[in-house]
Amino acid sequence: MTNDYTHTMTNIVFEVDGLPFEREREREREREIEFISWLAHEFAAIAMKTQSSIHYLCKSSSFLFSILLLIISPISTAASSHGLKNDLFPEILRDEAVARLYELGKISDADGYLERTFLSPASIRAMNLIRKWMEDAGLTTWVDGLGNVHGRVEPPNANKKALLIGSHMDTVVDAGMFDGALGIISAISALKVLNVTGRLRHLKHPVEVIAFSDEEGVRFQSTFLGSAAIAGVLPVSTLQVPDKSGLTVQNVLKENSIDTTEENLSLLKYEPESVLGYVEVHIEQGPVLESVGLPLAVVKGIAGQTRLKVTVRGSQGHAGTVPMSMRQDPLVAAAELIVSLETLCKNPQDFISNDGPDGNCNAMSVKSLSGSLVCTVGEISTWPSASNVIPGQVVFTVDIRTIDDVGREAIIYELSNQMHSLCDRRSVSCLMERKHDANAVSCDGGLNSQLKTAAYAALKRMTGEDIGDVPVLMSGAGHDAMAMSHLTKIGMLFVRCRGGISHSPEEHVLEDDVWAAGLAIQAFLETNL
Ligand SMILES: NC(=O)NC(NC(N)=O)C(=O)[O-]
Ligand SMILES: [Mn+2]
Ligand SMILES: [Mn+2]
Repeated sequence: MTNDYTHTMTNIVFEVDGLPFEREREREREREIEFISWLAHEFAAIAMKTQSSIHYLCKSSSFLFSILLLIISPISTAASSHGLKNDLFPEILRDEAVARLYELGKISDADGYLERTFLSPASIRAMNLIRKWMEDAGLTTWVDGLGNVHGRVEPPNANKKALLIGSHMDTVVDAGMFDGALGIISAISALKVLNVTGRLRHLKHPVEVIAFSDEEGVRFQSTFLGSAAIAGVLPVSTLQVPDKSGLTVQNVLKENSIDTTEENLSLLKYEPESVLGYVEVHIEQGPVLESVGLPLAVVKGIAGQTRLKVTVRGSQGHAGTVPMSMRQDPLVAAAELIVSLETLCKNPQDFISNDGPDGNCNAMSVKSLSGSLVCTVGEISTWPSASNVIPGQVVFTVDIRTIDDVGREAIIYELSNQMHSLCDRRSVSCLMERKHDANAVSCDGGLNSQLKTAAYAALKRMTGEDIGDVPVLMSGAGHDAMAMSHLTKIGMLFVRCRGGISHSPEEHVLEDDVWAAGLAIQAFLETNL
């Protein structure tokens, strides 16, 4: 029985269920035993191999050797009775993967919180580390013209169509360490397991892990820079988009010895016939998996999104001498507009008619809007930003998401109408610019059923029992998979995260869920053997 949770789009924070965290403490105890047992096995192996030289070196070695075995054997018996599941590779898919998540999570441009934006100094350090991990897994690596890090295995006699697996290495500001990173690290770890077990070269298709350079769009506000370039849908004009310091995308690439131009940008595009499909592992960034007590889900589709930049200009003046009735205050106008945006997005049905003029919506769109529309003002800045000056200008961002693209356009149309009438009434000028648009996308049913089967298999191997379900969820968060859907079919695997919290240092994934994600990707890759 498959439960369909696609109606769920909101991030209600659920009380954290203590049970999984109890299991984490149990795992801590198990890991101690595993470590002692590993140590014991290592001692035993060394002792066996060097028994003769031990014998020679310290005459009474048999006495010493038997003391050693007396110490080792009960520990190793206890450990093996603990059912050490060596064929589940916890050392690689859990312990090393978790250690790498923490290591990468410390690479930041900021002191005290995690921030890693497009080709920043921290991003360069992260790129080098990810490349090292890819090579440790037996992959051939390179960095492309948009700063994406690639790791590829080209098995002999393999089919030409490659399976792409990826996620992003950039972060938001004050980010969690799992958003993006988990998808990169679990893919590398799964390939490392195939490598250490000698199966990497027997894959039927080439497999390429891609760590994308910019999914969050924090530095340039346009997102999916890396994945859109590979999918061949990055407008060349993006190279000239400036960041807050005035540096363009092209300048930043050039600063890092990457010479990407309008002329050679198209060389980054992959040909559809060279790609089998794209798969992404990502934290859910929502509360559903935790609320149903399951670690993994597949993704049915990803909500569409638009990012706007709104500039409101008024009459800058002295806070002490301009009468209230004579002010043209852009900050108060912006505040009223932001509250109107919230009212519109909480009750779209009150504003969007089924048969309106341009931007009209059918009843389906209005219904889907009410269930999935979310709007956010995440950034606001004023000029000159002094306490005794009536601002001259205010700039703020608007992030609008819904599963219905027609509905999203209708909301933008309504917001624009409201903005212009409000600004006329307040005698301020308003400008709305579109910085980013991505239509809603559906994941491929075939890829998703393979991911679902792999997730079942992984969880059954981990727990030894049939788990209840691998749910099907909609994603309110955007992903590089949206851009990659222009190139090939896409599939996504979601991993439970504590409280559904993301874009926050409180973001957390259980170690066993990291392990489950790696095992699921390994099982998925093994269908390609
Ligand atoms: N997985 C994400 O956090 N993606 C974020 N980035 C984009 N581009 O959607 C977002 O804001 O949802
Ligand atoms: Mn994110
Ligand atoms: Mn993400």
